[in-house]
Amino acid sequence: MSREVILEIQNLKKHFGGLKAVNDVSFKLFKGETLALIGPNGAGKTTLFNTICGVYKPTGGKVFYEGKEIQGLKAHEIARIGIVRTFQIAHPFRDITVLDNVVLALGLDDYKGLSRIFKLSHKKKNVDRAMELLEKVGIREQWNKKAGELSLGYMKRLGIARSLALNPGILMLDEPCAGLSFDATRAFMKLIEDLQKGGTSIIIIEHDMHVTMGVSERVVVLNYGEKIAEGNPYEVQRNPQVIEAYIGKEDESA
Ligand SMILES: Nc1ncnc2c1ncn2[C@@H]1O[C@H](COP(=O)(O)OP(=O)(O)OP(=O)(O)O)[C@@H](O)[C@H]1O
Repeated sequence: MSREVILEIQNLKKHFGGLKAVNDVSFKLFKGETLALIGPNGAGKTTLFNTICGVYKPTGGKVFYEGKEIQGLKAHEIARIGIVRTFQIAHPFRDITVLDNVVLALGLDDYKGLSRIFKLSHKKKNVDRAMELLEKVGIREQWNKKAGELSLGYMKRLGIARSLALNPGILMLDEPCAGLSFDATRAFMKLIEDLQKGGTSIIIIEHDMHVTMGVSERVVVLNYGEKIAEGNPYEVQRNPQVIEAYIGKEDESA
């Protein structure tokens, strides 16, 4: 059975002057799949994320979301159509409650300009939905705490709840486990698995190989802006070009 493609990247390029930060990268993301983007430092992962999300205008190439060309759209337009990067709204408002942070994000879902965004609407429908999302990410009990009082792990969960409030077709996670303890990382991996079971399509950048290999179905490897490998985690880990790319980088920094 062929799987439905939700995102297709075709020969995407982002150059900064002479620096080819992303060069001719192509890959597909299937509906409900978790795809990891890995590569040594400076490989172009963040630039690729930013180019997909509309933070950067591509130098060339195409991005199709559900079959429609979206390259060149602005970041908020891309978020609105369903590609949500946690980082874009992950920084919660620290002085308001966890619940209010999610209620605010629910307001973003029917984006109608800035005046609407900052209007908290405690309609029962919104509160119920916000509580549901907090439950989903495992921080329901913290609903009445100020966001600024949360641990880093819980703060990241709040970021996911706020992203989910936008009903994303694709969730883009940029190093979600960075800075988390061993236990919090394990718990976060479980959360990603739960999202997968719920059918969320995910692209993840993560330096922790244990996380990458544990949660992703497929891996795309970048090096110097180019895709050097793509496959399941088992194949990619054993790919000589991938091993070389990582070892080569270690040598450079030695
Ligand atoms: N705004 C920018 N202007 C100029 N060069 C940039 C810009 N952003 C990134 N670069 C360069 O593009 C290349 C790719 O950087 P990028 O941050 O995308 O890599 P990365 O794989 O995310 O790295 P890391 O794992 O260290 O976060 C690097 O050489 C970087 O210095």
